[in-house]
Amino acid sequence: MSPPEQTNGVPKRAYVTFLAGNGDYVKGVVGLAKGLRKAKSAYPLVVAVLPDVPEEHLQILESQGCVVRPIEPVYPPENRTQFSMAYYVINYSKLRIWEFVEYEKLIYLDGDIQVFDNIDHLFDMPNGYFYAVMDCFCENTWSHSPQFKIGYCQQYPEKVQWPADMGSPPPPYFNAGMFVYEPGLPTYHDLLETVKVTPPSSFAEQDFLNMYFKDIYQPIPPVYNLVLAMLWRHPENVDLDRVKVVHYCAAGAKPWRYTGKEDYMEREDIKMLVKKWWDIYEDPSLDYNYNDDVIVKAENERTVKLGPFIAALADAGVDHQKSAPSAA
Ligand SMILES: O=c1ccn([C@@H]2O[C@H](COP(=O)(O)OP(=O)(O)O)[C@@H](O)[C@H]2O)c(=O)[nH]1
Ligand SMILES: OC[C@H]1O[C@H](O[C@@H]2[C@@H](O)[C@H](O)[C@@H](O)[C@H](O)[C@@H]2O)[C@H](O)[C@@H](O)[C@H]1O
Ligand SMILES: [Mn+2]
Repeated sequence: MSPPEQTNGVPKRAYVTFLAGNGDYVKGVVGLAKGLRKAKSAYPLVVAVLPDVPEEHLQILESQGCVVRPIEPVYPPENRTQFSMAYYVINYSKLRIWEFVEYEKLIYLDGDIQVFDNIDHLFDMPNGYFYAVMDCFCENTWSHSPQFKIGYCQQYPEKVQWPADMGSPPPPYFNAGMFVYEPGLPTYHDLLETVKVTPPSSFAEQDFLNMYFKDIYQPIPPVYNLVLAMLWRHPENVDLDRVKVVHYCAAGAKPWRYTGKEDYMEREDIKMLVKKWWDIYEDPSLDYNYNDDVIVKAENERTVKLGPFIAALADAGVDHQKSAPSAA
């Protein structure tokens, strides 16, 4: 794989997400592509797709301007581990994105994430680190962990002191739904070799990435990856007006299959965030090839194509053909 090609000296950057299966996560990725467009991101969205993603979904992604990159699965060693969610085993395949060395720096985003404000500035952070937002240990998904058992959470470490007889408190732990990283073949090959000898654990590749990058992990503010549980577990750490990225990872929160039935899903803030996601997903003007010309009937029944501004005038009943008074 060639080193990052310089486009007139500018290092290549992109957003990247991961798509597996023939189910409805493709809607999440389409929503993400449209959200990045609405946020006027300067960079493309690359989608790493497993072989089980159907051709029809690949075409949908390409029609939304995504760069589709087929990848092979990555499996953890055989083990009797109970993943927090059985399907997490496929999430190890995310590790293939370290092979995307045609880019110098990438921002990974889960398909159940939406970007509501431009975050391109994150690409300008110093190289050599792994940037991600700290996770929360308070959901039942963590009930297996010592942190959960003693009520300790890194989001509020003063609440329950880490007992001295349990050694040192866990190092900062990130949510792997969003991170800023630099691909590279040496790291990529070392990741794959290390997976082979690392016993799987509840949060699959998220646990693995936290272990692997613990020496260069740099926490970034939660506005860059709002793990929804923070809204009811640590509301004091969340200012929704400032949140730029929302991660719909709580049970029942995936907007494209939202029913409102699961715990916390009837909250007004959750309903507002799900609607915000749908508003983008259903907005035709955010489609990649949206043709914003408007066909209007001219007086003599000819149809003419107008740009959006002139179309707005037409909508407002202003006849653009009557020349405006000359500015001179
Ligand atoms: O059937 C699946 C499950 C997961 N994913 C991808 O893997 C990511 C991680 O899974 P998920 O977001 O469901 O985990 P959570 O953040 O909810 O724990 C998703 O966002 C998708 O990008 C997918 O494409 N198909
Ligand atoms: O495969 C493991 C997954 O682990 C993470 O999700 C979890 C984690 O955030 C917990 O802290 C929450 O309690 C839980 O709801 C949430 O699903 C990542 O979002 C996802 O991308 C992926 O790495
Ligand atoms: Mn997710």
